[in-house]
Amino acid sequence: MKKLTDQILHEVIQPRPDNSFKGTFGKVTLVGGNRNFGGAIIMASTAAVCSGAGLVTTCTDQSNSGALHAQLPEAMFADFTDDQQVASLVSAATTVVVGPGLGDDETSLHILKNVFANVSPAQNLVIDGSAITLMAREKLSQPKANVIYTPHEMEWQRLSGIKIGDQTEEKNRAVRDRLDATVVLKKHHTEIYTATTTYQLPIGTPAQAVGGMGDTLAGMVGGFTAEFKDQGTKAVLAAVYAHSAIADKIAESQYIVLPHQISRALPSFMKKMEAAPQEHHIGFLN
Ligand SMILES: NC(=O)C1=CN([C@@H]2O[C@H](COP(=O)(O)OP(=O)(O)OC[C@H]3O[C@@H](n4cnc5c(N)ncnc54)[C@H](OP(=O)(O)O)[C@@H]3O)[C@@H](O)[C@H]2O)[C@@H](O)CC1
Ligand SMILES: Nc1ncnc2c1ncn2[C@@H]1O[C@H](COP(=O)(O)OP(=O)(O)O)[C@@H](O)[C@H]1O
Ligand SMILES: [Mg+2]
Repeated sequence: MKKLTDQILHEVIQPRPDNSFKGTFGKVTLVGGNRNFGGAIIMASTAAVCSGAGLVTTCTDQSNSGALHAQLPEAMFADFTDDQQVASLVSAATTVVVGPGLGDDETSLHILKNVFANVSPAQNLVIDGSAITLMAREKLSQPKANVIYTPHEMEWQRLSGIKIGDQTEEKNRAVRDRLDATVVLKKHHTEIYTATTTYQLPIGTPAQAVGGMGDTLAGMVGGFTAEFKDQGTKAVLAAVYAHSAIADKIAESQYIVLPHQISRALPSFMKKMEAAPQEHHIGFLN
């Protein structure tokens, strides 16, 4: 297993070109947050916005729209039961994030099927939380897209059929190969299975063991894969590394880390990590 280092941040987080606009940095559509789990999709959306995605739209239960706008005016809202609107927002996205707080009832399943029916192969699709549980329970086929799963160990057990105690690198990789997807297996020292390599995250803290921490990671993976779309899987690795690097820093002075604190720290953290700008050679001296 290859250990991730902070080098991945400097590789992926590039200075923004002067000649750019919000469209340059990708569109993220997030789908989730039923009446009970609105916080999950708001945390994921906050992470996507704070990662620097150009445009973020949140498809959620109508009852969450006021809280979403109050917390995060940068995000747009759509009702996740409006199939046509969700279909067009999914089709237009660089990255779709589905699952945080989606729930696992009939409505949740209907919404998930609508998302899967409208993604295309060139798009990134982050499948998290309830969407993983529903896929496993309902034996849904994985849609054709660049799929990134972000399961915790129980969600991975449901999806892969591998019991938590038996989740070895070899067994996990065999399932990854069958799925042909990137798998971010979240735990203390998260493992990331890409097409070619298994990475281990050597940082992170039990101060992160609070509800909403994974929802925040899903939103960051969404934001990074949209903003740094040319970097492919490296954008996923950078999001995973940044999430825990920020948490470690906050945990120096706090007993626990609140998920939204990671998101709020992202803009200044990313500024510190951005790669040095290319030197401009000025020709008038020679
Ligand atoms: N504020 C909000 O709106 C929030 C909304 N949320 C949303 O809730 C939805 C359900 O997600 P979920 O993760 O809470 O529940 P589920 O998938 O049933 O898994 C829990 C079961 O698995 C077991 N378990 C064993 N190992 C484990 C491990 N390593 N990591 C985690 N669990 C492990 C565990 O064992 P136990 O803790 O009981 O010992 C328990 O039996 C999802 O959409 C999510 O986005 C949450 O994000 C919270 C904040
Ligand atoms: N002991 C720990 N050490 C490091 N990271 C942890 C620890 N416990 C949990 N985490 C991190 O917290 C997140 C939990 O994800 P998840 O269980 O999906 O949370 P939620 O669904 O409540 O948002 C993952 O990123 C995981 O790696
Ligand atoms: Mg989760």
